[in-house]
Amino acid sequence: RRAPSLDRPCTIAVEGNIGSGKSTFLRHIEKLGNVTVFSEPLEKWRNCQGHNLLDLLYQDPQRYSFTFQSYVQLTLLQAHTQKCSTKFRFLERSIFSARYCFVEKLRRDGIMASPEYSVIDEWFKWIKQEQAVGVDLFVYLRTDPEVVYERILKRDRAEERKVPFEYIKSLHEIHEDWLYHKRLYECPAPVFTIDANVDLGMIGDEYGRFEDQVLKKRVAV
Ligand SMILES: Cc1cc2cn([C@H]3C[C@H](O)[C@@H](CO)O3)c(=O)nc2[nH]1
Repeated sequence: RRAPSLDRPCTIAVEGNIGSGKSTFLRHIEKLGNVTVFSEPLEKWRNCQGHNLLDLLYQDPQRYSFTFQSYVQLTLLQAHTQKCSTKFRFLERSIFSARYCFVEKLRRDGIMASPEYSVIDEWFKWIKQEQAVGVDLFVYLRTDPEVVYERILKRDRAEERKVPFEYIKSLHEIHEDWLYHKRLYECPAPVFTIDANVDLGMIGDEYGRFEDQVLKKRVAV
């Protein structure tokens, strides 16, 4: 376990399906103080020089998934490399889930064309090699597709109204393969899994387990 060193804060990436409770988890963590939280830059994705790329993605995935994922990769690179003065830094998702979960899914379904996939992958490989995008721990908010699908419908984000259950289910499988079964691509850091199926109001003691076993220990280290 790498202790937080001065050159880069201890970086914890919170991963999970759409609607798995990442923002709720991060709001809870933020209350602890002395941590920096980088939430998903949704507002950037909704307004890139006036274009709502998230809406375009769901309106016409074939045409815009490369555009969207290419901008996601830039905005996450910005988050990973942004200066921060606290010992701990939490990211909502990471450049790794961008490539290994979302881009993977779009490629598998033939939504992203092969030449586009290759260009994104070449960017990803260079960034991983040349930039300080290291993650020291993944927190995997593990859920069932049915549970998160209900939450997505309830949350009712305009752009996500047309997301089919099938999409959520296969994103779930990819997260499982990558972070739980560890049989899809490299998993570049240890994974702390939280059962995020529980009602988000009740998830407190799951967070408590995380704080005891991770945050306190790291402070000790
Ligand atoms: C890293 C990464 C995050 C991310 C989010 N999304 C979508 C899923 C949700 O509908 C919305 C906010 O997470 O953006 C995506 O399509 N590709 C992504 N890649």
